[in-house]
Amino acid sequence: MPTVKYQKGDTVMGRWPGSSLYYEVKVLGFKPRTQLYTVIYKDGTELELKEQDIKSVSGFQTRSRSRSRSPSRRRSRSRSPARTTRRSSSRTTSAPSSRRDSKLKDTVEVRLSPLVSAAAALILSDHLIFVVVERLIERLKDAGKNNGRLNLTKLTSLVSLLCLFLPPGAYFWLLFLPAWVLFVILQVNLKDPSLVNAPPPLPPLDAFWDAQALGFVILWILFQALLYILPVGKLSEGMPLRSGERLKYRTNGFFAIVVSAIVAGIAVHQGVDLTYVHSHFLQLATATFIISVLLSIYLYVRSRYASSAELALGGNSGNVVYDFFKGHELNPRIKNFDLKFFCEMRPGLIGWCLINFAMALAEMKQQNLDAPSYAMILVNLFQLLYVVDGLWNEEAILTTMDLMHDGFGFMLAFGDLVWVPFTYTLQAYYLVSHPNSLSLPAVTAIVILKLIGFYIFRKSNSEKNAFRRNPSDPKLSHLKTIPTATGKSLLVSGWWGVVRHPNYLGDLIMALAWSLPCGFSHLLPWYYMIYFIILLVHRDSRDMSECRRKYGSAWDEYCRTVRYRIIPRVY
Ligand SMILES: NC(=O)C1=CN([C@@H]2O[C@H](COP(=O)(O)OP(=O)(O)OC[C@H]3O[C@@H](n4cnc5c(N)ncnc54)[C@H](OP(=O)(O)O)[C@@H]3O)[C@@H](O)[C@H]2O)C=CC1
Ligand SMILES: CC(C)=CCC[C@@H](C)[C@H]1CC=C2C3=C(CC[C@@]21C)[C@@]1(C)CC[C@H](O)C(C)(C)[C@@H]1CC3
Repeated sequence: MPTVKYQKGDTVMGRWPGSSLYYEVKVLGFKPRTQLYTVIYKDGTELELKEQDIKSVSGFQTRSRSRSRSPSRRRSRSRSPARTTRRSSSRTTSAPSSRRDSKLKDTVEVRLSPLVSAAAALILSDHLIFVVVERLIERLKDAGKNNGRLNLTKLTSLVSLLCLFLPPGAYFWLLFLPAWVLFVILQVNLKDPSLVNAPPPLPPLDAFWDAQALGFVILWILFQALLYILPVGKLSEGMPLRSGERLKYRTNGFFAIVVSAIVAGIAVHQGVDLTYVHSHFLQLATATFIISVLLSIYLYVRSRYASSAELALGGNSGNVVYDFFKGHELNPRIKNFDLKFFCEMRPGLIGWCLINFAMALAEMKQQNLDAPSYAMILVNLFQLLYVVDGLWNEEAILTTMDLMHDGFGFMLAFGDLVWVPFTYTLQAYYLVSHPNSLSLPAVTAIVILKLIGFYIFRKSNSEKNAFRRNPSDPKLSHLKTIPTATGKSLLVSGWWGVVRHPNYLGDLIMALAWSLPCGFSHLLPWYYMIYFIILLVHRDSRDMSECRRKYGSAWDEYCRTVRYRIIPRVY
């Protein structure tokens, strides 16, 4: 038998695949056939490593100190295993501590899967190309180290240069997302709109611009900001940050929508013509887009001056475009004014309802109706319920991925301010000029579907939120849980025992109920449903990787117990 350097039970330093980071691992065994060691990280993650990726604990520190000063080495030193281990003993036992590491882990998984799924992952995962290039650079460095024949500096520069011409997903999304909004806005005005049609001819440039529209958008955002800062409503605590600190948020969203509704009602009563929103939709969207870009630039610049404790784990690649897109600072605030929370919950979300209302008025005007159609009423009420519920339970947003983990950059700024109000309103916009009559039984069936979706969505979100806020809440004592090495537990019964994302299931059922009133003549009103499936499947896989990284074997156990992700027995 060939000599095996490390024995079962040995504690050694294992390299995290694709990176130059080493963590303390325990050897579980060696497979002579593949010449790989099976090791387990402190968070329970099991991996197979080559002998060259393992070092003894004693020899490790001397060698790591003599590392080169290249940026990647600098990065690896600042997050050295020693530091990670020290940090983990105080708070968590998780081994690889950064988001970047989880990206690397994803990359390894993608490499092992067939080409087709890699391509699908490429479309869905905006950071993938970036990570692949990073890995390639690491590989080339390793290759150079091993045979000494490659000129590493030249190769590294070559690949970095290639990176400029093979832009990461962020470049694509930066251009695609605004272009898509423009495409659907232009489509919805056509007599026969279609998602698969070639884009209609672009209107002249001056058709995009209207100073008054910009003025209205600015007024709207300022009005919402004013409502947000008023000392009305509860001050809620966010989840603990890495520093242990908990930020406070003014959760008065319900108050804000009620005041906004009263003001809109008074304005209409006073003769303000809200159908302006319908006739100037493109100009309003352009104005909001400009504001979202300016905001993103501000966010990017200020993130350069933020301390490392204030940064999100992603969005710090060093690539300006990628970081601008992903967002770097976790909770950018001006004094107590939380920009991410405000943008996610106020101008866009409440604006969505205002636009829907304006579309109902536009429908009555355009089709000479005394009251909006059933279809328009359903779309308005369903989406109003969704938004009002979100604002009523505003505190629950503090335990979602966006608030807890994601940096605030162009993706969310654009998503919150432009994407939500100008694409989530397409069903109402569509109905203005594409009437769809509904029978009473059809109305009843759609209402029942919406209520089922809403029930699943609300109950599951509230269950998780209550559990995360107080795991020993007596109302939840009947639920089964799995402890994890981080000290947090995972629910394995109740809603979170049915599928791994019951809240997504409820949300998808509701999305179906929003599209049905528009009928089947065109694909455009089904756009939200299609987009939402892609968004939630992507979010689910992002969350899976993140939770596997955080919870290790406990997460695997959860996945073994709860086998389906979103739809029981299907997916
Ligand atoms: N309309 C729209 O455009 C959109 C709506 N949404 C909706 O927003 C809501 C929030 O979604 P999102 O932020 O994506 O994700 P979730 O609210 O589902 O949050 C996921 C987190 O929940 C925790 N978790 C996962 N499984 C368990 C478990 N078994 N027990 C306890 N905690 C668990 C984990 O965080 P940890 O363990 O760290 O607490 C995980 O990271 C959803 O209802 C979604 O449908 C989302 C996106 C867009
Ligand atoms: C394509 C693109 C630009 C994506 C950005 C995604 C954002 C539009 C969404 C990410 C998570 C969101 C949530 C809501 C709105 C859409 C965004 C911002 C949400 C506020 C809608 C109302 C719900 O009740 C909610 C509070 C649960 C929800 C939270 C997540």
